[in-house]
Amino acid sequence: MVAVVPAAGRGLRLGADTAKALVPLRGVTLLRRCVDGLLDSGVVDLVVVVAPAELVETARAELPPEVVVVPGGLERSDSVRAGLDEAARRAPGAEHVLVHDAARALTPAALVGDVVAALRAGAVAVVPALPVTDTIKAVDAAGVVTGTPERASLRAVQTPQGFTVEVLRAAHAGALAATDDAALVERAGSTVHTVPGHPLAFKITTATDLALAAVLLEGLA
Ligand SMILES: Nc1ccn([C@@H]2O[C@H](COP(=O)(O)OP(=O)(O)OP(=O)(O)O)[C@@H](O)[C@H]2O)c(=O)n1
Ligand SMILES: C[C@](O)(CO)[C@H](O)COP(=O)(O)O
Repeated sequence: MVAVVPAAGRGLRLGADTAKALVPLRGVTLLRRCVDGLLDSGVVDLVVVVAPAELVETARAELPPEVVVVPGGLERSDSVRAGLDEAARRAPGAEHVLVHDAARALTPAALVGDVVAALRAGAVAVVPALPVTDTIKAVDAAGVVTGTPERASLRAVQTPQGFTVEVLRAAHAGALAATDDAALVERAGSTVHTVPGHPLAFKITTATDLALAAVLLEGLA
């Protein structure tokens, strides 16, 4: 199983002085934690990390030698495409691929196994998903509420997201930028299945998230 790790974002909402993937969390970078989670799952054979172009060597030095690091692009989908191209070169016969945000650094290895199991059971696209616990409002440009979607059918999706290589590459071919791979696959007409997500797979986006992750790690130790 091949995993592509988009890690080329700037982390503007976090506001650290380096790219978010290379920010340390209790002494270990988010990127290293994410890659260790994938390798610890026991179901991933090849990891392709997509890093900011000027930080490829820095990222490489952070990671086990068997992990491949390539430069990313301006948008997340550009980075995913760069990772998929490299994965195709390294593992031309691979049937499935995982895409996993470096920013989801505390993702339990068991969740990786759950996504892979769903792929092996025949799904062409799988996302971990959690029920939404807040009421969600739709608003207009002025911030005025225009509707309240019924919560029971809403899910917050996470990564790793799993796909057949064929379906994900076709969805990315010529697609507009999208932050979510599964959204591209949906638009291309394929069925996306869910498996239960995990609270620890949350995305570290803001300084509050990073502080929360540090506290959670202490609790888990
Ligand atoms: N051009 C990009 C943008 C994002 N990502 C990656 O996609 C994942 C999810 O993105 P997000 O958490 O939104 O990261 P950033 O784009 O870095 O955040 P921000 O929008 O705050 O700058 C991250 O692991 C990020 O490194 C990427 O590889 N290439
Ligand atoms: C792929 C993703 O992590 C699923 O939740 C998410 O769409 C990436 O988020 P971003 O913050 O919009 O880049």
